[in-house]
Amino acid sequence: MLYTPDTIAAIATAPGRGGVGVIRISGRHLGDIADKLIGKPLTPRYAHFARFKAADGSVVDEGIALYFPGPNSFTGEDVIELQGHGGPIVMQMLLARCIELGARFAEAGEFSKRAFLNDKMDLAQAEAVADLIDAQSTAAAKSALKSLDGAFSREIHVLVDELITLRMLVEATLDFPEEDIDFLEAANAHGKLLELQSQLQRVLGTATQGKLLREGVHIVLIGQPNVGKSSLMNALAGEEIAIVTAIAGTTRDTVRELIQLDGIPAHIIDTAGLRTTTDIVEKIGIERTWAAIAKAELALLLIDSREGITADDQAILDKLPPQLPVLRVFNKIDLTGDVPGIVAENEIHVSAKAGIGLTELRSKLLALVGWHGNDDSVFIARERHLNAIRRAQSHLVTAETAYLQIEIFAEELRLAQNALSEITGQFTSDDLLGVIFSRFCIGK
Ligand SMILES: Nc1nc2c(c(=O)[nH]1)N(C=O)[C@@H](CNc1ccc(C(=O)N[C@@H](CCC(=O)O)C(=O)O)cc1)CN2
Ligand SMILES: Nc1nc2c(ncn2[C@@H]2O[C@H](COP(=O)(O)OP(=O)(O)OP(=O)(O)O)[C@@H](O)[C@H]2O)c(=O)[nH]1
Repeated sequence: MLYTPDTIAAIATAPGRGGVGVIRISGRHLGDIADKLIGKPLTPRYAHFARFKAADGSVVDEGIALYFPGPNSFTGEDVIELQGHGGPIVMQMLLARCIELGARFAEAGEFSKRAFLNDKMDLAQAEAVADLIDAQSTAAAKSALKSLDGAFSREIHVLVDELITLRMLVEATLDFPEEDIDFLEAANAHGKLLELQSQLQRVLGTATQGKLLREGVHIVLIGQPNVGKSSLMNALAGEEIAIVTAIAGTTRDTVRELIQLDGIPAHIIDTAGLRTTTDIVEKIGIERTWAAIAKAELALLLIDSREGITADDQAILDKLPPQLPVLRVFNKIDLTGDVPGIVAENEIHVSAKAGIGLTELRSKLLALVGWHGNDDSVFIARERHLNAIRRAQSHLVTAETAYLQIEIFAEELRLAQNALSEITGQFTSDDLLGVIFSRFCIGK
């Protein structure tokens, strides 16, 4: 084992009151702690009813104790779990007793980090544990489970193996420079490179879907006062979140709501209507609207169907960031009798109040954010993973252009392999590991 750790302990269950609370302890030799805490040796993987003892022999709590000797445990080290009564004070007392017996407070993500360092799981799997806990929809949880089960890692392993095969071929030719090109041609190195590129593209596609499931999208509702932004927000959310009145300028601050679109967490942001105003509160609201626009991945510009796109709407459109996709939503068609649904590439007719055209709107939103539908094959992924795949892709592009300069070709293949290996953590710096695990919760 590369890693010689001290003993760590943490409350593994959520803070607050619960029927049962769990404390997890992980380290190398937990026999001593078990003796002092429970007063008897623990049979591996056996549920013991036990009284957890304080130093003076009094009882801190009673509960169930489990012992998983390393390496057959979650962390790969010896693990003891204490299942006590799930009150915050009892849990704190029990944890304090573990600390008194020589454990220290675990840092965020430290159990998972140890599982990674002890080869119980790779980095993508450890991240999937955190993503499973943080999942905001059933679809996100299911795809986190896929990654946890190794679906993503296996894809990466296949690609890395193929890269290694290609590298061996290319590096072999470095030893026989006279025959190099012919040799590579005969071995179809170029064809293999193209094949790798198309596989990378496919994995990037799936990972992009996984990132959408994990991180969701930010959709901002903008437009003139009184066009129905708050009504649309409420209609999408299925409840009255934002205040709706006939008074222009009702929404003065940004209002956020998390809704599900086919399992994609969508943060819908209702904003103050954009107009010139002297009202100081409304002015601040409008500034916040622009700040929300800057962070959004998609904007819905609401328009009153009776008026169509006005000069004021055009002025808003002109000020939007050029790369931001904008869907023009013509609202209040119950008053005009316009046909509901998509009318042009970036235009849709709805009535927020009457609930017309909303199904079409939801599908359109999903298409605009790049969601291809949940076919159960999507594994959870993060920006870190997409970034690694893109870097691997760009090394393969350089490799392809440098095909006849074999040293460069070989080097680019090596760099592509390293980039992919960052995903599973076979090639990852300690700093990066620190950043990744520190974002986990305590006790995980
Ligand atoms: N009580 C408890 N429940 C829990 C966890 C835990 O740590 N403790 N988990 C924490 O996330 C999750 C389950 N994950 C786990 C993963 C591996 C092992 C484990 O003991 N693995 C051994 C033995 C495997 C086997 O018997 O097949 C090993 O990998 O060698 C335990 C829990 C969810 N439920
Ligand atoms: N007939 C009809 N009325 C609507 C529709 N959508 C919204 N309204 C009405 O239009 C008025 C303004 O709606 P809001 O949702 O508050 O509009 P807003 O754009 O959020 O307004 P501000 O808060 O001023 O920015 C309310 O009286 C709504 O009931 C619709 O589809 N049809």
